[in-house]
Amino acid sequence: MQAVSPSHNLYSSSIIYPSKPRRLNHLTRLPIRCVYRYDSVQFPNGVGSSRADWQSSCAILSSKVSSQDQGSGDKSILPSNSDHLAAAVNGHKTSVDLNLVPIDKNNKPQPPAQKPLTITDLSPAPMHGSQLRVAYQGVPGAYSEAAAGKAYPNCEAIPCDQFEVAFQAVELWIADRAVLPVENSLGGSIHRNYDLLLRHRLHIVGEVQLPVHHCLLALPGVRKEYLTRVISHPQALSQCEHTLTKLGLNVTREAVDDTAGAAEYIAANNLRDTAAIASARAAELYGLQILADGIQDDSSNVTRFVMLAREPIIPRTDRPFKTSIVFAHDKGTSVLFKVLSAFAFRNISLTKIESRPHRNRPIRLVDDANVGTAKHFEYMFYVDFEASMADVRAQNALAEVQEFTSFLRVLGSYPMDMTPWCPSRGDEQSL
Ligand SMILES: O=C(O)C(=O)C[C@]1(C(=O)O)C=C[C@@H](O)C=C1
Repeated sequence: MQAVSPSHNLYSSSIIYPSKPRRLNHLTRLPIRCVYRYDSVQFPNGVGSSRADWQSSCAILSSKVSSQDQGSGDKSILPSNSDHLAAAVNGHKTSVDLNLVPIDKNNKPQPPAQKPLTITDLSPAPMHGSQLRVAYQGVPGAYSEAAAGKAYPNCEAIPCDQFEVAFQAVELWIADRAVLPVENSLGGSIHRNYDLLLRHRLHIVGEVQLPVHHCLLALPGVRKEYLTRVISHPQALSQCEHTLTKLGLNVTREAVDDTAGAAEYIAANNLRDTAAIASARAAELYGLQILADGIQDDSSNVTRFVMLAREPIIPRTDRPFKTSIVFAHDKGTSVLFKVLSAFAFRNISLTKIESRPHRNRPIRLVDDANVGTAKHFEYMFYVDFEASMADVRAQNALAEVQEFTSFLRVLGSYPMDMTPWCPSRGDEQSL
């Protein structure tokens, strides 16, 4: 990979790195310094208070992520506590039996030692000095990194190679927050993250909307005519689809994990026939030139990210809040109208509705002796609505929704991003 000087580029961002950030992946062993740092952390349920517990929790990052059932049949409408933290990730227990009861020398179980609360037990995250550690998917220069900086100025951004690793980094206390894209104004929903929100027990504690301004990047000296391939994150490729065609490039399009990773790959492999779609900051970081600027199909291209934490925030009514829920019903889409009317009757606006396959029970068979068997697809429905869980209207609406559903979970109630509209840099397109 082409050498990149860490000093020439990092100052432009409000994100502070301790040194060149190391990307977390499933094979990542926790650096020793982190093991020491967490030695004193008390996990809920007394879990992970020893180094051995912590290391075994971290070892989960070394195992391949395995998929797990959607939902747990949880019918609670209040955000649940993260009492499973470190005890299990994706339902898989750590190698330590965390339910072990101490046994005395006469073989009698001992009651767990009561430890008085200290002031540090009461202080909120972060637990790592003053700097908040924020996990994101991608490498430095990715839009997710910029979103982390917008959500938490001066945070320490932690790159992760997959969305799921960012979830796990928070669950395992490696990070305090994760910032993940959920939808883009051109490309639509990032379905993977909807599925992961359900599979994991993190809480949505905020949202940020980031104007996304794409550039076409190549090695210095490369001209558009030399290009045979354009690589980027699938969302970025789809956001630039028409513009790429208009540019008249005779190229194949290939998907990679993230936009900045595409730029890094070109630099690392000295690829003179390949361009990346990524940010201007990625060009700077990986020593690429900008062949075309503002190549997104719509200049007001925006991606919405959510911030995730182990604990929910306390909902308020003194500023605009949004609440995100997910629900399902045995009778599938037939209850959808009733559920949505619970909001309509209370004048609560919905800002987003998304459906995903119900992985536990993807098909419902309905037999009709005369005609045959209908096969209905089953869904999980995700709804965002404009009200705080502290608002009685929202509480009543959810009480009603609960009657119509077999599964309901509040993913979070959080302040809406109300930052003034700031279109993507240079609405003018310099193609
Ligand atoms: O690849 C990146 O830079 C990302 O941060 C990911 C991502 C996405 O998943 O949608 C984020 C914002 C842009 O919409 C394009 C890509």
